[in-house]
Amino acid sequence: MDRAAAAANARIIEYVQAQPVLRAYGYVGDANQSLQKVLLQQRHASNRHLKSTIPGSIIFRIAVQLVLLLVVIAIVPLALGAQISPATAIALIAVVAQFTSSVSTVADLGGGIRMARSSLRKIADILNAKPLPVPDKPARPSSQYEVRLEGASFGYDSHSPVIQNVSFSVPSKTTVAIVGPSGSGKSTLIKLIARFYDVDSGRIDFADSDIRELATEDLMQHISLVFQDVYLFDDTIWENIRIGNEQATDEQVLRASRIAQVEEIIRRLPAGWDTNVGEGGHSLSGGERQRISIARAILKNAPVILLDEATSAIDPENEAAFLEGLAEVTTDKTVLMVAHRLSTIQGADQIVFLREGTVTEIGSHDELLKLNGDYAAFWRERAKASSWSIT
Ligand SMILES: Nc1ncnc2c1ncn2[C@@H]1O[C@H](COP(=O)(O)OP(=O)(O)OP(=O)(O)O)[C@@H](O)[C@H]1O
Repeated sequence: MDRAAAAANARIIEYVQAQPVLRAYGYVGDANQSLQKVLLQQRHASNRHLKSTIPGSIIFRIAVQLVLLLVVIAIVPLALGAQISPATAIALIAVVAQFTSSVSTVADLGGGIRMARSSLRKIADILNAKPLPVPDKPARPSSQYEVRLEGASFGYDSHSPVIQNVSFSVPSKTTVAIVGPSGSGKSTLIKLIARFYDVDSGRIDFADSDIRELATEDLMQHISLVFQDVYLFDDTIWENIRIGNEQATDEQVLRASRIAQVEEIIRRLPAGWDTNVGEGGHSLSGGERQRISIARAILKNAPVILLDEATSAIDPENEAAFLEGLAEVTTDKTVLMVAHRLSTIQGADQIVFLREGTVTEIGSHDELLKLNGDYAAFWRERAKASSWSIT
């Protein structure tokens, strides 16, 4: 039972932490069956465990033992006074002992069930979680991979909107950089476009269809996501890259890895490609994990890239390699990126400045500098911090 619970817990934790990756690479719907199976197995194992082994309430046990003691105290004088025979006394004590033992078992079960109820409720919540609605007759994305937001608003809860009335578009094969202060909703915007959540009002169009009208598999097939917090599965580096495209040949995996500078990581590791990255990829640095994530995206070769650029995960000596891989993955693609590096921001076709979930400025780098508003102030501050000079 303990082994079953540990296995299920590990699966649940991995599944929850890996949600963005699973969605991004199309592991949705039926693909969750293995998790469902393991959850059901664990629920059955829990039930079996409750019925057989969990110890009951100590207080109740003491009370039951006291009752037995009182019965013995009452019966022994009767036997000594010859009011009942010793055989009868022993039989009575045996019957009462048997009875109290049964009562204890029932109490054990009740206590165990109470203890496990909250865990079982949590498992039931996961199993019963409502998926986002899917269309009966999904639309087909056009071959123009434009992303368009119209009056999009969203909040994680109904009281505090995080994205408010946002409208802009990312024309096919262009790059839009989203910039703004921390907490302004940049990552949330990326997640809304990947349909991790549905907007509360307004709409998001992807390749000429409302994303709610597209089949999730279809949407995800056309999007590559490169996350800030890259999650790797407890598997080898090779398999962690291959998840980008299960049909890819070994040659293609090697090519993607070369471009994303993963080969350099492999050379340093004694087990090479077979290195197990540990749960969540904890045995690799943040920069190494993000390079693996770029290799996945290159392998997937989707027409739309949503990129949440890492602020701190890449160390300076790896930055050039990261940018090279990034350039490869974004060429001729529709790109929407949360950008922090001044070079990537400046190179974008359009910059969207977000403040408290609202777009305050949209334009090219030069246009927004001329405007001398939010973006210009942001740029001056960042340029000063990184000792860049603005010309
Ligand atoms: N899963 C979530 N549940 C509830 N609130 C969330 C969740 N994710 C983000 N938020 C909140 O939504 C707001 C916007 O967060 P978001 O991560 O989109 O901002 P950001 O601009 O990307 O920030 P940063 O630059 O620091 O990464 C923040 O107030 C954040 O606390």
